Amino acid sequence: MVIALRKVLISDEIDPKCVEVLQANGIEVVKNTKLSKEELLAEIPKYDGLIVRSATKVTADVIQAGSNLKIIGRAGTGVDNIDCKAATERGIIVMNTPGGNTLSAAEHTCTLIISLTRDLARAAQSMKEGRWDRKAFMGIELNGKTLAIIGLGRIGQEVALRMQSFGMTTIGFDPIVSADVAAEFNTEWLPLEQIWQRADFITVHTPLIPATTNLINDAVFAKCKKGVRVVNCARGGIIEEAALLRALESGQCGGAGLDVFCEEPPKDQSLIQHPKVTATPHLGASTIEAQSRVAVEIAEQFVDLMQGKKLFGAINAPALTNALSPATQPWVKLGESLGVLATLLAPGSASALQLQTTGAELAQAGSYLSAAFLAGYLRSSRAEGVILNLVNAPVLAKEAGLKITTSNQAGPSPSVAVSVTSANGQLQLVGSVAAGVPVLTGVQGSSFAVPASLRGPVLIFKAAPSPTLLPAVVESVVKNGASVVGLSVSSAVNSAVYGVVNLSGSLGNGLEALKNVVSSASQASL
Ligand SMILES: NC(=O)c1ccc[n+]([C@@H]2O[C@H](COP(=O)([O-])OP(=O)(O)OC[C@H]3O[C@@H](n4cnc5c(N)ncnc54)[C@H](O)[C@@H]3O)[C@@H](O)[C@H]2O)c1
Ligand SMILES: O=C(O)[C@H](O)COP(=O)(O)O
Repeated sequence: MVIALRKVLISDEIDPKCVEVLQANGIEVVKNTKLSKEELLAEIPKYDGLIVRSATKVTADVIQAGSNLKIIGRAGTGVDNIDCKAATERGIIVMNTPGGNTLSAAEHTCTLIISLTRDLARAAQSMKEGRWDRKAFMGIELNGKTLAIIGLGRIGQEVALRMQSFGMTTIGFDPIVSADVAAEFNTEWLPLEQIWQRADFITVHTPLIPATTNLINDAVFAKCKKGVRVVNCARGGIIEEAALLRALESGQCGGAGLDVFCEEPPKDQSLIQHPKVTATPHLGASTIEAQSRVAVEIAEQFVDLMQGKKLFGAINAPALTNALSPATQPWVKLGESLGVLATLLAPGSASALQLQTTGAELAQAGSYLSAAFLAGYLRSSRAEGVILNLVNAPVLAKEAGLKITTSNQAGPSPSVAVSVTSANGQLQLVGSVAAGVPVLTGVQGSSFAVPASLRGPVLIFKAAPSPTLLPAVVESVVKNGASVVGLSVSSAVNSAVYGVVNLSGSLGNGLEALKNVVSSASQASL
């Protein structure tokens, strides 16, 4: 899958280094951070790539309108402003810059935790208003307090390490990070139910997904120590805003540091105006260092992908990870061609699909070869305007109820065998790559002495072996205005041979005429 990126739109405020890196690599860049939704919909068809932060909402209609879009880049971490499902179904890669703003977000979280202990924002404001009110601002120490960290990923870990230097005990929960890993950064892993009653402070560092939406709600606040302080520097809605307001009003929550909101900018000011809330306008990643890093990283990730060097930061293209090098391209093409041939030779719905690679060279190729096979296999049934590729084929196959199993076996020369089981029986195809060209080496146990090139327009037929077969096929093809560029015939199996004719163009109606000399024939453009 070659990603040609000619023109990229940047629709959010991003460090100028992003533009510099893209332009230095021959990509035309338009930066326009003032587009309305309607303007974005009208503009987007002109672009191969889109780069955003959190302000642009890349909704399904934007993705649908982006008829040339191949990649959406998020200069930052959270991709909740991008409809990743819609992008995946359209075969569009979504990538972020994981880690580029981790330290800034962690530092901002620590700033909010610390500021809550001394009511820093209000104390500073009181001074600006000319007051000297020492009694109103009695604080607490962090030393000896327990910080609960929900989400022990990149930011959660950095927060733990920093807050331990204030003498805090860190406990936390994460469904993926194990207790052993948490212990490596001196954090006690606990199930959520055991966390709430131990925490003096709670900070959340998860993505906003169904499992984390309203994770901290009325029921959770009720289980916490009275006066627990909470920080949300992740995504609005992980701490339920209405429940937080109730807990602040009742005193169950002693203070909240909020950098993110369900609606940004928030129309409802009740939390922001609450005296126990310190709020910032989504500033976690807003440092010179973080912005410079994410801008350069997203641009370099685009360029690396375009140049076929590597794929980093993609969140929806697992099959692409090993498929970028020029050496793998003919194998990807082979997988796709085998998929197209499979639908021609075994039409109808398949109950099982298997793909087996042979040879150590292809040991890691199962995921991209199966995705490529599915892209070919689904080609005839795709919706109008959808181009199948390694990003969307596995997802669309799953949605269609198609499962493919992959395996690898030892063998001296690399090859790919696919088998399609359907109500009509089983079809087996074997292919390989010769001199950089995908070739068919066998069908149904027969083999081609001269492997058949799978490139361009091809005719594939099945016939009873006979000395007059090939002249009759060639005559029929030529009579119908096409010329024969190559011809390979397999050994006989069960009284049948398979043939592949490489054509100079389409056979058109000639296919029907050919069926007088063979038992079945189909054509495809590979
Ligand atoms: N305020 C900002 O400006 C700012 C800046 C950067 C990142 N963020 C946000 O911070 C969050 C964390 O970023 P990160 O880089 O640490 O991500 P990360 O992927 O490294 O870590 C997230 C962790 O959350 C865990 N998780 C998922 N579901 C969970 C659940 N139900 N309960 C507990 N943990 C769960 C994951 O297993 C993962 O370890 C993201 O939402 C990101 O968008 C905000
Ligand atoms: O997820 C992120 O990276 C942060 O929320 C930063 O968002 P921003 O790029 O809009 O500042």
